[in-house]
Amino acid sequence: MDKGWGVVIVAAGRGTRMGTTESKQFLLLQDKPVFIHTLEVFAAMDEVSEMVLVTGATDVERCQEWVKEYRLESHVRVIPGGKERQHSVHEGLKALGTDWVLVHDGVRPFINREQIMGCMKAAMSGGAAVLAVPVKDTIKQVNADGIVTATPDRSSLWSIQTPQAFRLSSLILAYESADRDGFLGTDDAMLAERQGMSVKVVEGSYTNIKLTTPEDLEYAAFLLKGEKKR
Ligand SMILES: Nc1ccn([C@@H]2O[C@H](COP(=O)(O)OP(=O)(O)OP(=O)(O)O)[C@@H](O)[C@H]2O)c(=O)n1
Ligand SMILES: C[C@](O)(CO)[C@H](O)COP(=O)(O)O
Repeated sequence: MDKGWGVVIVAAGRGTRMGTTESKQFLLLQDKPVFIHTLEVFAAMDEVSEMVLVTGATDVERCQEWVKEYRLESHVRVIPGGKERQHSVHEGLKALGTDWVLVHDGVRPFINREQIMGCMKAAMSGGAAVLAVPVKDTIKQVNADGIVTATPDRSSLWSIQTPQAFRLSSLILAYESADRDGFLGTDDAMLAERQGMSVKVVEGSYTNIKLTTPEDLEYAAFLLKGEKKR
């Protein structure tokens, strides 16, 4: 029997680049914590059978409270994460019992059902998929002295987002291998790629931003206002 889709939402970071006292995943957007906006999108999907929220060890309790407050407790389990994003994702993967998994940043609240479905479908036909958008700027490689060393062809460059979708057993093997080799990646697909897996890029949306630095909060407030009007 197909055990369906599980989701790992990672929200165990400190948000150093955001620079706020409160971690960015707990900041309020229209009176609701950022990570709750994110959880609600996945919780509304019948295709999702399990969901794990990975947060800081000292934040587990208050996240459970929030999850209850927003009536998500039948959808979400809250577990503690690790030092780096990769460690947090790994904890989430181990907690799932599904055939497939979507990994998503808790601080990407503007994801929507259509994009998630696109990613799931591509993974089911090819094994692994990530959402992404073509880069708009010219990208340059620059050395330690601030001198340009290369200008890669922009037509092949994509800015990678989440969700990222995989067969759960394959991604767990990739995570175990990275662990053994002491390899630390900046996304989940990197770990799959080093196992030789083919990862399909699915075009997403420029509004699926990751809240990273303070100006992202202003843009997020602007985007939310637009959503309410629709
Ligand atoms: N040990 C960590 C580090 C990051 N994350 C999560 O991974 C996502 C993307 O990471 P990033 O934007 O880098 O978040 P932070 O690590 O919190 O930010 P910073 O690098 O600025 O400290 C976030 O949802 C973050 O909470 C996590 O679950 N566990
Ligand atoms: C996974 C990710 O969202 C892809 O853009 C990203 O790598 C998360 O963390 P980062 O620290 O901003 O690289």
